[in-house]
Amino acid sequence: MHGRQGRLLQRGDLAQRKDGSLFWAHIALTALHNEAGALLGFSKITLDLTRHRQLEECKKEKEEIDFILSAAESGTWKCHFENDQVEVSHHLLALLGQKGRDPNFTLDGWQALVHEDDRGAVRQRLEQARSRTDGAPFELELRLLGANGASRWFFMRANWHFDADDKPLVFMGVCVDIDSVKQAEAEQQRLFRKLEQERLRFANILEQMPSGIVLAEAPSGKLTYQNRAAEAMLGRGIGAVKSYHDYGLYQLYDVHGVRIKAEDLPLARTLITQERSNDQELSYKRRDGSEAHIAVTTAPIDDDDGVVRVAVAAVHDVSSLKNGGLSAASERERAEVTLAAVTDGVLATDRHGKVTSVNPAAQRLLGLSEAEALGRPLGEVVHYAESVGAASVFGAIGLCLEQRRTITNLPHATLVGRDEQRYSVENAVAPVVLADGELIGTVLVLHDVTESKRLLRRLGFEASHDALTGLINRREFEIRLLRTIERARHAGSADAALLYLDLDQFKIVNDTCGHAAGDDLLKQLAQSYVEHVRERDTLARIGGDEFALIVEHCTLDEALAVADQILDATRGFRYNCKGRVFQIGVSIGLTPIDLATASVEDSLRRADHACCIAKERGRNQVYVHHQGDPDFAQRRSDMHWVTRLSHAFQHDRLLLYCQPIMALCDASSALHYEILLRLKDGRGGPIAPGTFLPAAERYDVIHKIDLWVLTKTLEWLAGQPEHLKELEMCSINLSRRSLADPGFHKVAAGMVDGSGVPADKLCFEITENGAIADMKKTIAFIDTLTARGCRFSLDDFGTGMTSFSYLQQLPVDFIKIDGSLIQMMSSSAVDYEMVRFANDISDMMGRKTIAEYVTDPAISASLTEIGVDFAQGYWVGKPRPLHA
Ligand SMILES: Nc1nc2c(ncn2[C@@H]2O[C@H](COP(=O)(O)OP(=O)(O)OP(=O)(O)O)[C@@H](O)[C@H]2O)c(=O)[nH]1
Repeated sequence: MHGRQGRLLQRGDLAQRKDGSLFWAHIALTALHNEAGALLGFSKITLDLTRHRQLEECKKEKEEIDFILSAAESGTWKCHFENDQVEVSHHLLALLGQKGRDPNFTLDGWQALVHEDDRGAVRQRLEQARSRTDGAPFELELRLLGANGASRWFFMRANWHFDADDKPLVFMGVCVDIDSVKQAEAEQQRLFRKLEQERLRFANILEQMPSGIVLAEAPSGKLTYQNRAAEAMLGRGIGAVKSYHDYGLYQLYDVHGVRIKAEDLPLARTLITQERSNDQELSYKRRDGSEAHIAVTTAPIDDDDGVVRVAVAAVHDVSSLKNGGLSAASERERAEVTLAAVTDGVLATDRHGKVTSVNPAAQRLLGLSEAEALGRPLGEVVHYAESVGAASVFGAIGLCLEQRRTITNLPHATLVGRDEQRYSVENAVAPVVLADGELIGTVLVLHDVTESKRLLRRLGFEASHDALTGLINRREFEIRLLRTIERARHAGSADAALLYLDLDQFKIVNDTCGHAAGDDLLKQLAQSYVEHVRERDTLARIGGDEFALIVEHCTLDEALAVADQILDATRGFRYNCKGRVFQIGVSIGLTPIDLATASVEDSLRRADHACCIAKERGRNQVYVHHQGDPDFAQRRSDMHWVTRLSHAFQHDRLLLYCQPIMALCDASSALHYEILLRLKDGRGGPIAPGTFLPAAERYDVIHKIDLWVLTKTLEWLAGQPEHLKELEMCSINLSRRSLADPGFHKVAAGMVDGSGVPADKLCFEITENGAIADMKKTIAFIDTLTARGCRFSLDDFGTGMTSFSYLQQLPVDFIKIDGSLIQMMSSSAVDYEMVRFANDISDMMGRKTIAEYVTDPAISASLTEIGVDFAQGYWVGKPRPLHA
């Protein structure tokens, strides 16, 4: 058939089978023609395309899945546990950069693709899957290693797949590349950490800030943060502040002291109006009650969207500034008050030397008001008498400006005020430099020393003069005496003399009329002396009633004449007081000042000694000291001993010795001794009393010695009870001064009474001379102590012819025959007879006798022969220390 065919219809569609089921069919209907073109019929071909269609859809689906997996950067893998093989999709290989690699791995090989840190977890999950097919899918984030060894993060999800019969088919999973997510996450973490660090840093900064920072939520006003400074300043936590209505919890006041309402506080205003506030000063009371000042600045903080969610308040403590301001003002005020009060004149100038201020003291000194001085050059305002003074002060100001230094060591100058009044001033200049170093001028200080100079002069006078008489005093006198002595040492210079004047019986005036009268007398007498003294001579009052005079350029006779004049002037002087007229005398010691004069002390001592000799010789006379003067030597020697004795008392250098007294006719050997005094000497042995007692007698030290001996002896005896039992008698010497002193009688009696030593063991030795000096008092003393049991011995008996007559009157128990008779009795018949006579007389009068100076047995034998009762002397026993 060569006919023509024409395709009429061709389509793919769902068709129904005879059994009713549907299938994908391809139906092709073709018209059949003959050669002439006539239609012969139709041909219909139906093809079942279901399988084909399914395959197509499967392919499409796979393509889609591939697309999705690729788009999702994922890949798959399948694990065949039966042979431990893993099949990896090419997508996954591509993601791992291993495109083209064999997708079949052993299980271990597959696990080797896992990052070693994640390998354990994968292995564990796979083992779980191997053992259980009913488990939940495993999901894991893990790192898979790429070709270059670099890892990428994947999300792995895997589970069993089952066939239609629910039989486990394959364990398969999908790996989604989450590396970028992970990196983003890590970056986010990093950023978050950074942010956190920033936040912490910021919080730290806020905490460290000295200003307070307070944050509030908007619009409520709830406080969400305050730093330490804010808490310290405001004194409370923020927990209770839930809205700005609670701001009233802070008791804040405005500058006028009016309490501010919660809504009107700066932070509340900002929250309400969303406007920034400028510094607003507030005050509040601290817990301790003190007032604090704060400056508050607030601002709203809006987010990116322009909505205000937070408001911040910055709080500054301005208390110190405030107080500083106040104190600066008060400092200034204080400085002004001080300047007004200081006695120094203070002028300030600008840099050009124009006066900018003048304090009241300067106004007084200059004699002008501040208004008159302001703006004028300093040189027109301040005037000095001496051009030197002016030059030094104004020169110093120039220097001060130039070198910016204070200059104080300027010479004194005489300031002349407008009224011609003169002041002695000390000047000092100082630069005025501000804190920033700017020099703005100078200050001139005028220290008025007029009064102090006058005082200095007066003090100088007082230091050298006697306030009562106006004469020069001892200090000044000694200076002048030294000059005179030094002059006298130069060969050829004229001689001079020193007169030492001591008024006689001056005490009487004091005692009778009072000290003021005595003063008055001294003044008047000094005045009368001045009249008799040449101007060139130096008269001084050197003690209470003692004067001294240096007579210059004169011979000894001329000096003596001056002394006589003074003597006459004193004799002729009368002092009337309370109706009584006093006439006094003066004793004058005169000593020449010549080449031989050693020193001030030496010449004063000589003159003083000479004066004392004048007194001793009956007062109201002149005694001239001359070289080799025996009286003077004696006096000097006495003074030496007096000084040594006073030193001995102070330094415990007096010693008690005892010398035994032996009974001659009595065989008993009762203990009997005489207490003897010794002065400890640094070099030789102890010094016997004969050396120093005469001086002690002459200068009244003996009284003290007697008391010392009595005290020490009684103390010693009282401390030796055993010795006391054996003791028959202890003799103690008493001087005539003590005998004549009723005061001593009383003291001695009291001491004996209180000593604890039996009075009958004590015998007092009194000298014949002493006893007869004041018989009545001696007898009274003997009676007083005899009544207590004490005994008495009369020492040195037989030397004076009066002895026998007095012996009768003196109620003594023993007679001590003078040693000079005893010593000679062996060789001199007269002395022997004298001793015998003394012994007989004593015997007749019922007195026992003691012979002293018994130095050998012959004397002792003679004494025994005569009938003397006791013997004392080296033959009997030498003196030895009492304490030994
Ligand atoms: N009124 C008065 N008396 C003074 C002053 N200074 C010392 N005296 C007294 O002067 C006396 C000086 O003593 P003495 O020199 O021993 O007294 P005196 O009566 O002069 O005795 P003789 O010198 O031994 O003649 C003492 O009584 C002092 O109290 C004084 O400034 N004014």
